[in-house]
This record gives sequence, C-alpha cells and structure tokens, in this order.
Amino acid sequence: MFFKKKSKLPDTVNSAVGIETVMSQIKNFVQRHFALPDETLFNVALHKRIITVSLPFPCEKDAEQLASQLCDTIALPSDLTCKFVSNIPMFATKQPLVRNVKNIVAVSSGKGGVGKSATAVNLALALSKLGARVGVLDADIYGPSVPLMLGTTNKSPDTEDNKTMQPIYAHKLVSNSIGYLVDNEHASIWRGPMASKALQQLINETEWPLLDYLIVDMPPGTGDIQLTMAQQIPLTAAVVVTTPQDIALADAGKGIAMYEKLSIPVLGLIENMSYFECPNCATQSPIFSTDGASKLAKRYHLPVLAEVPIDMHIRQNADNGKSLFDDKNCVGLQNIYLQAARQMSINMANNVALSDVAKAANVGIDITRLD
Ligand SMILES: Nc1ncnc2c1ncn2[C@@H]1O[C@H](COP(=O)(O)OP(=O)(O)OP(=O)(O)O)[C@@H](O)[C@H]1O
Repeated sequence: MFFKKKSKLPDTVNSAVGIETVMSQIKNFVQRHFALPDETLFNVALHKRIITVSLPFPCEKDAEQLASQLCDTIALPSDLTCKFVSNIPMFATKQPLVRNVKNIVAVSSGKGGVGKSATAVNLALALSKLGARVGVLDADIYGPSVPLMLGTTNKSPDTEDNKTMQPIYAHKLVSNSIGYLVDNEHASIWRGPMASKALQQLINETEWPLLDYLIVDMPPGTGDIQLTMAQQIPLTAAVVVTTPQDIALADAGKGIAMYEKLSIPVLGLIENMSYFECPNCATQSPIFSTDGASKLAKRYHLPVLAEVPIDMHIRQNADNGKSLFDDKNCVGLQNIYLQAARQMSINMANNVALSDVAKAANVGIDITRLD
C-alpha cells in the first residue's frame, strides 16, 4: 500500500499558523515598503514552498532586490523562497476603456516647449524597463513629435481590414500618432472638431495589443481643445510636466485645475529642466529658477515624481529616435526616469480605485511580456 508522502509545509496560506505568521509579516513588509493602505491591491500566495507576491505595479526589474530586502527584514524559513511579480490591474475610469488597454495616463503641460513629449516618451520607456507593457498615443495633433523621438518617422500603420490600424513598434513600445498618417503641415491647420475626430480615430481605431499603460502625449495648454481632448480619452490619471520657471508653473497650475475639474487624479508633477550640471566641475546651475515644482506640489498636495536636469543626451537621443535606456552615458538620467515611473505606478495603485472588472476578477488581468 502506498501513502502519499505528506509535504512538510502546507500549500495553502490558511492551514498553518507558522506559515500564516510569515505570510502576514510579508504583507506588512509590502504595505510598509510601498505605503499601500489597501490589502486587496496585492496578493501573497504560497505554492510548493514558493511565496509569490503579486504587486499592482511593474516590478520585474526590481524583483530580485525586493526579495533580498524582504529576506533582510523578516526571518524567512530556510525552505521557503519568495518572489515578486507584477499583476497590474485595471483601475477605474469614468468612461469605458479602450479595448486591450488597462490604464491610460495623460502627460500634460500647461505651457508649450517644457519637454512634455520627451518626458512622455522617457516615462513610457522607463515603465517598459520596469516590466510593464506600454504604448504611446501622440495626442499632440498640432505638433506630433513621438515619431521623431521613437525613430519611426518613416513608418505608417498597416491596416488589414481598412478600418483599423496596427500600431508602430519600436524600443518595445507600440505607438500611434497623427504624424504617421499626415504631414505635420496638414495637421497643424486643422480646426478643433477635425483634430478631435482625428484623436478619436487614433485611439479607438488602433489595434492596441494588451497594454498595462497607454501614455498619452497631450497637446500643450489648457484651452478648449485640450479640455475636449481630455474628456474624449478615457483617462485613468494624469502627470503634469513643468519647468521651475514662474511662467510655466502658473500654466501647470491651470492644467492641474483642469484635471481636478474633470475628476481625473493627478499622480504627480515632473519638473523638467530643473538644473544644468556642468560636465567638467559638476556645479549645478538652476537655469530656470529653483524649487518651482515643489512649491506647486505643496499648493496642490501632489508629489514631485522627478527633477530632470537639462542634459544634452535627452535632446540628442530624442532627435535621433534612440532610447535613452540604450545609452550607456545616461545611467543617472535613466534612474531619474525609472524612479518617476515607479512612483507614478505606485501612486496609481494608492490613489485610484480598482475598476469593477478588476474587483470582480480579484487579481486584475493577467499579463505576459512584450518582446
Ligand atoms: N531635460 C531636457 N534636457 C535637454 N533637452 C530637453 C529636455 N527636455 C526636453 N528637451 C528637448 O527640448 C525640446 C522640446 O521638448 P519637447 O518636444 O518634449 O517639448 P514639448 O513640451 O512637448 O513641446 P510642445 O509644446 O511643442 O509639444 C526637444 O528637442 C527635446 O528633446
């Protein structure tokens, strides 16, 4: 007669007090580490001596470091291992989402020329580096710069049925832009309704693959056109880009107010062109003034996600359609954008309610990598 050998540890969380203690210590670690108030946002599960922690933001790049920090913090029994994985849910929006797209984030600026497009592209690249599936929608209909920054100016979307477009793929991001479809000169003379219609088509008639985040490069400003566009897109949240200069800050404030009016959560500010660091002596010069974004952040109770310096490599990589993350001279800048992307995605989990779909599924939608 054969007996199945009993495993020393149970496979389920609930059936052993010892394991329950470890699991609850892990939960405490996760909640403290990411300041997550809500336990339903993440999941800790034991299966065959492997404890899997599923987080509601991308963590593939940080997974090993997180596991080692966890082991330094709690006494994990030696026959257990712990791994961190992402399971990014769909957060709530006021409008029905676009097919296959879990979350849509607007990157906005009140004022033109502050580096909104460069920030949108580098934030998207950073989210992808952290392990998320990311797309970019260039909603800057009057001045699309995403094709240039992704090195895809000579591409145009294929269509299989003459109704929908395949997005363009580059640097592990998918994108669509009016810049792929018409000459910049044509789009720049469109009136409001035509631009709005073009945006609707771009967002709804693109065959987006399954995406954790679609980053939208919004047109600069806070006028009627921007307001209509922000209402047209089922935005989950927004990020506002500004320079530290007073004139840019005043406009960024109007941008924040516009999102507040639309009940779209602002996940934070990115201060671009915060300072210039001399490559010879490392002296930092605050060319556009100092502390601008932090003052604005205080006024609106928002976090500053990053202070990005003026750096020739940002402009060069963008102009040449190269990824900043492939440039070995840009490790410092990469870390700034990675930290902004981490904090932005954690803030989304902390500040935006789960969608009904995610609540019903309990764990959001499964993700696989885009290669
Ligand atoms: N931190 C930075 N350091 C150096 N160059 C930068 C930085 N941020 C942006 N740039 C460059 O400045 C120029 C303007 O940036 P970008 O096009 O992103 O601005 P924008 O706010 O999107 O402009 P618009 O209002 O026209 O949409 C680009 O050439 C970009 O590469």
